[in-house]
Amino acid sequence: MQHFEDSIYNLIVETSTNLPGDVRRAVAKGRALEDRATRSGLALTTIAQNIGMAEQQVSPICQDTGMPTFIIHTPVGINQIEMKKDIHNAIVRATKNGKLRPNSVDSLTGENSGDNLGAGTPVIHFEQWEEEKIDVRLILKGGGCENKNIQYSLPAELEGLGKAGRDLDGIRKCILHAVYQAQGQGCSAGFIGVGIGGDRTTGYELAKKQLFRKVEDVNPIEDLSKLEDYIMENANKLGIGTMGFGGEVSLFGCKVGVMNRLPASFFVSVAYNCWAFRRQGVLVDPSTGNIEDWLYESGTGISVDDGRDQASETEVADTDAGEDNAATGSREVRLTTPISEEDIRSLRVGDVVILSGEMHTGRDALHKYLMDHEAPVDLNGAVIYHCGPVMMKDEEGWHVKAAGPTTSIREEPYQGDIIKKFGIRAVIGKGGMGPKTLKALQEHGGVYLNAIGGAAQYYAECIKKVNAVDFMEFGIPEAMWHLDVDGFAAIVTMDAHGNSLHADVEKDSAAKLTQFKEPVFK
Ligand SMILES: O=C(O)C[C@H](O)C(=O)O
Ligand code: SF4
Repeated sequence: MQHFEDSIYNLIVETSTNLPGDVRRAVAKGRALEDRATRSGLALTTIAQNIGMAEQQVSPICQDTGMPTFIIHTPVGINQIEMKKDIHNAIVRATKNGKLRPNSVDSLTGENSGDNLGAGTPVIHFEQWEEEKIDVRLILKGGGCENKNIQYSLPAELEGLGKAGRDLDGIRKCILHAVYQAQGQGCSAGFIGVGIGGDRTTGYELAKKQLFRKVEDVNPIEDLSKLEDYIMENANKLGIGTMGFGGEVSLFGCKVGVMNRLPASFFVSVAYNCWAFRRQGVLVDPSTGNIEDWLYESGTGISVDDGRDQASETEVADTDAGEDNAATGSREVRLTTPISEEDIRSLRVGDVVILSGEMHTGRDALHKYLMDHEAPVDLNGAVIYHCGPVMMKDEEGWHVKAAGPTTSIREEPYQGDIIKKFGIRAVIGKGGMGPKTLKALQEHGGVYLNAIGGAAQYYAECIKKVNAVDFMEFGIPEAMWHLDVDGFAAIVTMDAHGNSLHADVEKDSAAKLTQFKEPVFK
């Protein structure tokens, strides 16, 4: 299998950079349902643009290239140990070339292995089959959406939905609740895989396996096919919208699988995947290791456009160009760092801020550190970006390869204190933050800016220069990168006046969830 390593390398690159055809069509379908001038509509336009940029530049669609997970079927007699070595080599090469972010972190020491290898990374499931070819499937599922996976043990009492019993209707309630609880934090609109039955481990495995189904397939089990259709018809009524901005589209896909369970257990496991639904597969010739076929339709040539005419394109372009948006009542405000308290206090939820100047990345390790240490740079009036970029170094220095936001809520225990301690004026991330941060924004004079999750190429292009880096010992994603940006756009979703779009959308969707309380499948 001389060429197997190259084949796996090509599979990784394709998966990370080119969103498959069926996924693109689902995004396009969602776009068609959303008014373009709304926050969700504009976010979808950015997402569509990002998908095109990633393909063109052969760079990661999202900076979080996830936990590389392979499901492999081999003919009897193939040496799986050799295959594993080739996969590891391909992973290391893809990481070196900026197609994967170094994502394997020692859970006790926090050390990043730097090459995506380590205990439990990558995940490789082998199975034998009586076919002649090797079937290799790969999913790159990021950490933010992984955190929104959820497992229910039935019977249960579900918030807003009441009793969920051990039947199809109970399962229906779990799935709707799963979409609701994810809000925008897993970069909605998402795709969900559901596993009914099994134990806690195999239930989740089954849920993840559903993500390997094609978006447009039809479930062969009639009851489950009906359930999938029902969820697709109704989940959008929750009003969560793109990135949790509120809107018409909250779910792009739903696939449900079933397996037997123990008499005492009834698990419904839900794997939530963000819109950046990166999975591909190849059929490999076992004698040469060459790719014979791709298992999912390529995204190349498949438009993420919503089919609306050119005229409405121009309207959006005009909105982008800086006029105030009549549909959302928001303004567009250009700010340069460091930012004054007065400028920040003049912002309101819904305003679009276009930033220029220096910003500093900081995520989990940095926030913990800053609680009881000084910062290496002056953060007065500064902007902190919750971001773990993909970076590459050459003779000229560091280059940003992908740099979208990470889920901010993880910093909730620290953020308010850090804003006050260092005089920070704006925090950029995604998914919003909680009451502690909101209070600090109000007291100190700060805003939370929501960037579009997964739009890693779109934001990388706004970063003009890497000024410096601190804390490389935290690993590339966790280091504090000092970045010069120009035209970096994000939406104010929490302001200095106590307003939070996230709190509003969550409350509103909680109310909408109750409409699904009555039994549907009897
Ligand atoms: O780790 C990241 O960069 C992002 C993560 O996938 C997230 O969604 O929070
Ligand atoms: S940042 Fe968003 S798009 Fe990227 S992996 Fe996380 S959830 Fe997915």
